[in-house]
Amino acid sequence: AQPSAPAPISAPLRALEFGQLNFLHTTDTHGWLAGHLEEPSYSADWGDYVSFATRMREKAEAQGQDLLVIDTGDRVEGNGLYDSSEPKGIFLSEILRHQHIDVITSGNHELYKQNTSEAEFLSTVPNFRGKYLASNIDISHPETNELVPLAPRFKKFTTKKQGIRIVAFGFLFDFTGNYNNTVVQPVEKTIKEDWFQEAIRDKEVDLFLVAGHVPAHSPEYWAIFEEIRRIRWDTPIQFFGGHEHIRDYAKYDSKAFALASGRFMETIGFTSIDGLSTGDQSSAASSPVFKRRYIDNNLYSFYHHTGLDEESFPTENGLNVSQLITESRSALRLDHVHGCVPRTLWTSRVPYPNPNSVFTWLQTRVLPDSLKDESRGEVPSVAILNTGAMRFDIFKGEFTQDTIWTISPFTNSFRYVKDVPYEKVQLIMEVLNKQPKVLETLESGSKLSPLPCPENLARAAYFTTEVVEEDLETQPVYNIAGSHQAPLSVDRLDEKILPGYTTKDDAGTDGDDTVHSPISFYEVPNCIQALLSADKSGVPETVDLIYIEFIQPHLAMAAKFASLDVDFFKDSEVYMPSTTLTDLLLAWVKKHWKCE
Ligand SMILES: O=c1ccn([C@@H]2O[C@H](COP(=O)(O)O)[C@@H](O)[C@H]2O)c(=O)[nH]1
Repeated sequence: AQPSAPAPISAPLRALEFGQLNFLHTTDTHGWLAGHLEEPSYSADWGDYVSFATRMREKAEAQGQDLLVIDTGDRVEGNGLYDSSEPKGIFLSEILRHQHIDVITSGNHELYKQNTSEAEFLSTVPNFRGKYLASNIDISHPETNELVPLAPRFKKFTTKKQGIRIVAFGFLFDFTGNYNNTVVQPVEKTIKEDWFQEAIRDKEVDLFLVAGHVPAHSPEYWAIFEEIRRIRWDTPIQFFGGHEHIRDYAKYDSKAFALASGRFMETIGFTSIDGLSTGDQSSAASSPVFKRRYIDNNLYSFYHHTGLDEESFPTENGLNVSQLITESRSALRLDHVHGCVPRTLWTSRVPYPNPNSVFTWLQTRVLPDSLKDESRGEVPSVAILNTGAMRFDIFKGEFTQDTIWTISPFTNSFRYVKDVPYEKVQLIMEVLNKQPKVLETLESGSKLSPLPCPENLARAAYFTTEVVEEDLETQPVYNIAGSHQAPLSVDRLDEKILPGYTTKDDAGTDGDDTVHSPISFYEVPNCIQALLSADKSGVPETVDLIYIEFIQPHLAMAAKFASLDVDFFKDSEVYMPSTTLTDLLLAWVKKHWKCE
């Protein structure tokens, strides 16, 4: 772990059940390879994970079993270790490559910008040659401009110990927000292509492995499942997914399951399968048995599951990677303090509006204090921001160079349209805050990206509907002061149960390795608005409508519903040139949250 990381807190743990074939899985790490430096539950770093994967492989192989390591994308954007360097990602790419990954795929974040996808093509794909799969992504070659596959479409391989024959694919969900140097072909179309049809007709296969940046429960995975089942009615299928930032497990049939392993290096997913046929030996079991666990990313869990300790657990490679992370953080000055946060602000752990909500803070303080374009003088305005623009909670204490990227990694700036009737703005807000279905599909047929953060959409079934009184005073219960002294060696069931993930999935409620008490999640709106007006006494007739540029296509659609005759693409102008939301936030923190 990183030198400043809090030690994990001992907790009751559920065991991992190994099988013939075992997997470790990460997804949506978004640059958090240093782990969480303020949360003991997730304080292990990528170096610890390198050691963990090695020790788990040694353990499996000593039992004659196999272990494979999977990553399903969105490795970039969301942490200083990625976003703070120039060019972005040069440190991260060097750290990432030290993990032995067997199958790796791209997420949507690898494709938002031209330089990100080109870095993927020129660095990550070669660093993981033979492992990186891109079943439905092409890229315009940076030198020849020719459209080529980002990586091989699929691969076939045989596991080392058991001789399990695997055909593996690497998909991305039907993403349409990519820059125009890449092409993401819809999954439903890709699976009709000859190469896919041939691959699933291969009779010498014991397992289909579908890795992808695709939600575990999704139409895309359902389509792949049905297509394979049309040809291979009982070959086991293991899916690995992501994108929704949640822990999830989906049962497609008794021989096909999908695991999603959360976000931001909070979770290492584990699955195992027993009862597979191996090579030409058919299995004695009538049906394979699939198991799953969501491991909290900390050393207490890692030691427990490997049966090792502080002395015997780390590998030389793992320690070197941790050291490389420390050096990279130091070169990027990620511990540099910009201000001191007076109290914790939450994205979804408190209801909105609330004094402890990030969105209330933005609405009442940051946007009114910061959005001012000198060229517009005292003209009243309304600013609209999508809640998905804020990615993480802000913990009480030091606000560092790392914090700014964890909360606001996107490089969007602001645009505005003059003289919009205030009542139309309110209608637009109503439309924007309706369920996503209203604004899902453009006339062109392409889909709009959701406005809230992905976990907010995916957790809809688990929202806390009645306000829990304690949440109004919520403090960061999992970064408890004094946790550094918590004993590591104890493993008793009467230990204090700490708040954390309590996942419900298709296999039940026993998936989390660590037994936690539940945390509340409250629904937040798709967008918030702030009225910026010198005259606080009444509502203005017309306003400048200022908005974060990410929501421009959504606004264009909403304007039609609100019968507002504005072409947002043609009639809008840049507001506060060269200023991003990240710049505004940082300037506000420096000015208002000075350390005593
Ligand atoms: O420029 C941007 C890009 C994305 N968002 C928000 O993020 C989600 C997508 O998040 P994933 O990590 O890919 O799941 C998108 O739906 C937006 O809510 C943004 O606000 N600005």
